[in-house]
Amino acid sequence: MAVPPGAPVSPLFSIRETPHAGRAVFATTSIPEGTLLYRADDLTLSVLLREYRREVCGQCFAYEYGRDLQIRDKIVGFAFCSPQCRDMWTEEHGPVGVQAWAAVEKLVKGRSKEDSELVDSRLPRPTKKEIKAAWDTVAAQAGLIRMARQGERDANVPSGATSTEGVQVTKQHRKALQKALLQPISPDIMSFCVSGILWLYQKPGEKARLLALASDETPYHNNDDLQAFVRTYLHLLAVLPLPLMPLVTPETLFTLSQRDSHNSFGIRSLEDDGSEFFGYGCWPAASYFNHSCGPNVEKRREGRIWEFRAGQAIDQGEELNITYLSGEERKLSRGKRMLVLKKNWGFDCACARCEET
Ligand SMILES: C[S@@+](CC[C@H](N)C(=O)[O-])C[C@H]1O[C@@H](n2cnc3c(N)ncnc32)[C@H](O)[C@@H]1O
Repeated sequence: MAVPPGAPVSPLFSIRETPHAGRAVFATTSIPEGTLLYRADDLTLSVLLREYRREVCGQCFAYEYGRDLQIRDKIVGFAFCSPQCRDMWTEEHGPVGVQAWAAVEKLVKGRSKEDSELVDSRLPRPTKKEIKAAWDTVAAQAGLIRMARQGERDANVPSGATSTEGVQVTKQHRKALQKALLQPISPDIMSFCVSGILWLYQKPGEKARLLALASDETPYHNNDDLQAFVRTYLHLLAVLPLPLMPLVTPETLFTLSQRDSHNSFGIRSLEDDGSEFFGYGCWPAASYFNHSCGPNVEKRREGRIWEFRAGQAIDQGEELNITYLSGEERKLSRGKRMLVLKKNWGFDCACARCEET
């Protein structure tokens, strides 16, 4: 098969279709234990959970056992482990990115944390039809907000009405915007959306890397999750800088969730078996390794890079697998592992270890 855009390329392995688990990575030669297989440095979107924002570096995800980091930028709401990381973050985000995070921080600050802490896995996932209906419900309000924002282009907004491309910006438009801002805020969902939108804005040519990834038709955990995304859409329409507006669409946000659902990696503490969960991110090149409950590849995060090494000697033709389970989850029984994988990743594990037992 042709190499999908963004897929890892190496003399040690190639990507092939499998009968039941989509595409996977296969050794093209025998590989000694410990061999470095790949380094994925192509972080696209990432979320640093709000509760860790003071302790984890916004650029390299460094963590000092819960101590607050020295360098805090209260305007954008991130902390950094060094001036270099802060400068790199600022450069990578550019003026529009900095403006976007500042707008979000201003909105979130002072509001209570409204992200739901626990996802009740017994609640059903919204169907494709329900997802479409939820986005359709806010289409009219979104149109009004968009128009209100267009009016901002006119520097001298008179108190009555502003003309934007032949349409009058009225009280009704501004009211729609104010109403959206009063809705409950989900800071972590907002971070997810902003991070994805900024990545698409800064690297439009790389969208294909994201689109090539395995996609989830029903990516929302439950109806509350879906509603939080829909509200976040309106919040972002109301506050993001104008150059980003063309990317603030239900299509963009849905595409980001679809790819995130089956591909994001947790960003965890590097010591203590990764017990602290700081957030998550999507590295397309890292997303072609399938899961096994008895993996032959070990993955390790070094800053913003994922390293993959052969955890044992691997024969030519063998599938290269990592584990999608966290430290504690790996010790579970087959049945419980199956449930975790189904709940978090949506698949029935077909790995050799599960098939054997
Ligand atoms: C990160 S992607 C891995 C690459 C993917 N197979 C593809 O074609 O893009 C994760 C998805 O691969 C599939 N997958 C990975 N490991 C699997 C396994 N052990 N059993 C069944 N499906 C698996 C599931 O559909 C899962 O949501």
